[in-house]
Amino acid sequence: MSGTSGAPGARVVQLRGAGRRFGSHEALRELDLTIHAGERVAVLGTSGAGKSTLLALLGGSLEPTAGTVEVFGEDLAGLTAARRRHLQRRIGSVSQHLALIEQVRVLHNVNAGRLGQWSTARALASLIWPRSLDVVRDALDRVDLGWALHERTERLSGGERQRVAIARLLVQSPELVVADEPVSSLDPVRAAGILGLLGTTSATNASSSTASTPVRTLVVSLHQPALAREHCTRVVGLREGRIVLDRPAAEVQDSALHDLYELV
Ligand SMILES: Nc1ncnc2c1ncn2[C@@H]1O[C@H](COP(=O)(O)OP(=O)(O)OP(=O)(O)O)[C@@H](O)[C@H]1O
Repeated sequence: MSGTSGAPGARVVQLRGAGRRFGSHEALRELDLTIHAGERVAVLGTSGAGKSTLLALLGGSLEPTAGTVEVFGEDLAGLTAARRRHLQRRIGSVSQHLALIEQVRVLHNVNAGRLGQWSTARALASLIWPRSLDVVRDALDRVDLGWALHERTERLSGGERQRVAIARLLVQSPELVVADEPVSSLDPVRAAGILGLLGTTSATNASSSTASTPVRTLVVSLHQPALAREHCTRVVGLREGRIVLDRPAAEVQDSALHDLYELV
């Protein structure tokens, strides 16, 4: 298959019987899940339920040990290197570890969001003569870090670093955002603002979007159900590696959340 567009309503993610095992431990089992373009899906569940593992499967950093994971119509297993690079440009991931280079200035970490779009020569040259500083500055402004452009990344707080990773994602402007607890270190007001940014409708520019413009799809793991209900359109709840809740966010009752987090 040559892949699908991110046009509104198109199928972006398709898991069929997907599972992931670590040794004898089954972190995810028999997941069937379809996500369409424009959905904002919150993944909830207790610690160890499998949220990060699911997001790693969607972002392509981990392969399933059972079943299949398709993103934009392509089975992530067995892609050629070129197809994988092409697909990775459309997927923006933020992991819990953030994957920032600590010793360089913030602007270089943000610019790293564009590496997939640049040639190696251009990327290397950018380390000496940073390119597109206006784009970087704009992304940093949007996460309230405009002042940090020339700061060394290692000097920033945990929450500031988390926002640098979000700015890197904003310059990449991917169609699918896969974000693993992207607001865990942020105060409630900042957390709400960042989730609003991640869920911005268009993968390019909301003001210039048309029916054929790819819409952004968001899959985000959270530990705050209130944020999920406020900023997402759908809630998927995991328990011991299985999907036990899958509903429109507006229909998720407190009792369902209570059941999800109840310790067994
Ligand atoms: N690389 C790994 N090797 C072995 N076991 C792993 C590995 N990654 C995850 N696991 C196990 O898989 C299960 C699911 O882990 P995962 O990190 O996906 O949970 P989570 O819901 O994201 O938890 P948290 O909310 O604490 O981040 C856990 O039992 C975890 O110990």
